[in-house]
Amino acid sequence: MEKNASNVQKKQNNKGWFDWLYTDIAIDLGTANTLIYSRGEGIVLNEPSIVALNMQNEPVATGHEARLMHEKTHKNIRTVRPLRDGVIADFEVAEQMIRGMIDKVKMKWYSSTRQMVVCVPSGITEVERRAVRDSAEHAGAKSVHLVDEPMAAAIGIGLNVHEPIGNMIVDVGGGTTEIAVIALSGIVFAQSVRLGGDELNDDIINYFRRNHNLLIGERTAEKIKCEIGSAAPLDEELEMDTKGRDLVNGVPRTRHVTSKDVREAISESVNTIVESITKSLEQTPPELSADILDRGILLTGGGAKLKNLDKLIRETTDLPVHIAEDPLTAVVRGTGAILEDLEYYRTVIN
Ligand SMILES: Nc1ncnc2c1ncn2[C@@H]1O[C@H](COP(=O)(O)OP(=O)(O)OP(=O)(O)O)[C@@H](O)[C@H]1O
Repeated sequence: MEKNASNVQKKQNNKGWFDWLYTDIAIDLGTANTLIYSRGEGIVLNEPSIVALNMQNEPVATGHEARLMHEKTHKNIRTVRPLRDGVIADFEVAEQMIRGMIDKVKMKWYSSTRQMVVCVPSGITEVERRAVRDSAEHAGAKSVHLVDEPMAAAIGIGLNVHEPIGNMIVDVGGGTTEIAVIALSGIVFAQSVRLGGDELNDDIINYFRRNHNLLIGERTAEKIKCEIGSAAPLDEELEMDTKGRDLVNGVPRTRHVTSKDVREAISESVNTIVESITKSLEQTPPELSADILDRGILLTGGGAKLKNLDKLIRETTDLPVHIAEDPLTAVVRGTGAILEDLEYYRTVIN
């Protein structure tokens, strides 16, 4: 077990009065969700990565409140998701979002952010890294450290990343799927596929449009995916009713949908994720392959919750596949553990 898991608890109990003047935070700035870990506190925020702006482009809501407005706005308000495919697509709004989220978790009005650890997809360019760093600095951080998402996920699920043992992490997020083999505090091999849960939602929207002449929104697609979506056949198939707008006569309609329909809708994207994993296995050095054979593949990220995704990967690769405990928070827990002991983790941050 990673030594830091117990350290985090110990340090949480050791918060001195001086620390209240500052907020040191770790952020999992995700395409779908942003999570913040505060030093000595643990996870203090977990909200959708979305901002509602007025006509003057000033934020009127961030996170949960903005999500409630999404796809229900009028001409004076628009909602923006500033991240696409795991990277910042709209810098200005991203900064406003980070600032808004930090404001929500500040303990005291006068506290300022001293250290900030932010995780980023392993495949992003130097320019994209710079953009994240700049946004974090503009949002008030005095010192910014970046960590690759799969590394943070590995630490978050309690692996000792310093060991000379290979671990394969697959983090299926909203915008990206990160596949990485980690050993000796470094990423031996990484592939970042710009495809995640958002794409599956789009697949479901397109499926309804093509096959049922029904227009459904992003939130409805997400609900369908989470409730009855699956990567491989279920022991007991599921079904539900869904509402949308009939594309032929323009009126609201209810349609019945089964888990088999949804599986068909998302199958191409799911297969692309699984193929990327098999390709990554082919490129893993043999000694590390042996470790992966023993330890299996570790699934994290919200996409790991897609029913039977683990089963499909297991059947395709013939390897053990484990879903991390609470996969949606693995990355921020790891980023938080790094924040709690920057010295111990100095080799994994930059
Ligand atoms: N039960 C579920 N079944 C299927 N997908 C789910 C489930 N729960 C959450 N998800 C999906 O997980 C994704 C969000 O995961 P996560 O918060 O790890 O991503 P992120 O960190 O925001 O994205 P990225 O890492 O790509 O920037 C969303 O696409 C969401 O729809």
